[in-house]
Amino acid sequence: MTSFNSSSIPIAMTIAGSDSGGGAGIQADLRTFSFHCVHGTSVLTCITAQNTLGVTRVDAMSPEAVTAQFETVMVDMRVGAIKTGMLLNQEIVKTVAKKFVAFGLGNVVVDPVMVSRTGAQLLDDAAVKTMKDLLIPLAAIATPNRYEAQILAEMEIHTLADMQTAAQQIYKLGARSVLIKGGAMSGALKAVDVWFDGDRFEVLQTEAIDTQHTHGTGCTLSAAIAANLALGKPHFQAVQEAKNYVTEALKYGLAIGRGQGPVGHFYPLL
Ligand SMILES: Nc1ncnc2c1ncn2[C@@H]1O[C@H](COP(=O)(O)OP(=O)(O)OP(=O)(O)O)[C@@H](O)[C@H]1O
Ligand SMILES: Cc1ncc(CO)c(N)n1
Repeated sequence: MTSFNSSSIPIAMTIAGSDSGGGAGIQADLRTFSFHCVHGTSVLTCITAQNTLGVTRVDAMSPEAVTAQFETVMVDMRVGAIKTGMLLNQEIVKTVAKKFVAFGLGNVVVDPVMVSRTGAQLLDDAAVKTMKDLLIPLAAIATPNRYEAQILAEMEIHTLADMQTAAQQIYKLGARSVLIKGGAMSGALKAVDVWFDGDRFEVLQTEAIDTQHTHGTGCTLSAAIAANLALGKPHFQAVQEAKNYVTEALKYGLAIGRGQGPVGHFYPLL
């Protein structure tokens, strides 16, 4: 029997929650890694009972379980990039930040998940300050959506100029670059994201897709960025290509369930 020489296959990790409906969280991240031909590893922080209509229950993993998953993978495999998603509580945010420091990790995408599109709280109030103080400063790229950026930057966001100011504010928290996602903006800004790396602003604009099947767009974007970093792409190129991937996947949104369906991660096969 021959075995595929896979020693050069890049490896990425997602540290996030499970979405039982399969649209967001770990499930979206692993599908996104596979699309990019990157081997996906996962550290589960919590289990959500969730479908296209919303979240009905959340069970947390213990910080010890998070640590064990992380360390067991890290001591064995060369993980090229990591994304964080739903971290749920202060203890888990602290645990993850501590491990990033201990392992000296640089290629980290922090998606500061706080609330779902359906309005469910995905991060405890107490954890927001810890996220700001401990985790955002470790991010190579932080990817807040409009509402998360408002909380992190302590300002309202209505215009492109507001998105740019918020990106500057979040950059000041210590992230090496910031991408503010525009999916929750209104009108012409719906498909516009703003990037800032301390030096330059970039405005990323793709066509706005008219669909209600947007569940997991944010998870998919940050996972695609991490996959591209694991593939060795420069940061801004990683972001640009990830945004294009989400746009294509949105064109093939899956009308499954009675609410907001997931994006079509495997669109070329449909
Ligand atoms: N209707 C749309 N058309 C095109 N691009 C979109 C649309 N909605 C969201 N996007 C893009 O999807 C990406 C994720 O942005 P969004 O603001 O939806 O993140 P999010 O709120 O974190 O997502 P989630 O629903 O997973 O919580 C961004 O690049 C954004 O521009
Ligand atoms: C598990 C999980 N992570 C992230 C999000 C944000 O979309 C969600 N709805 N569920």
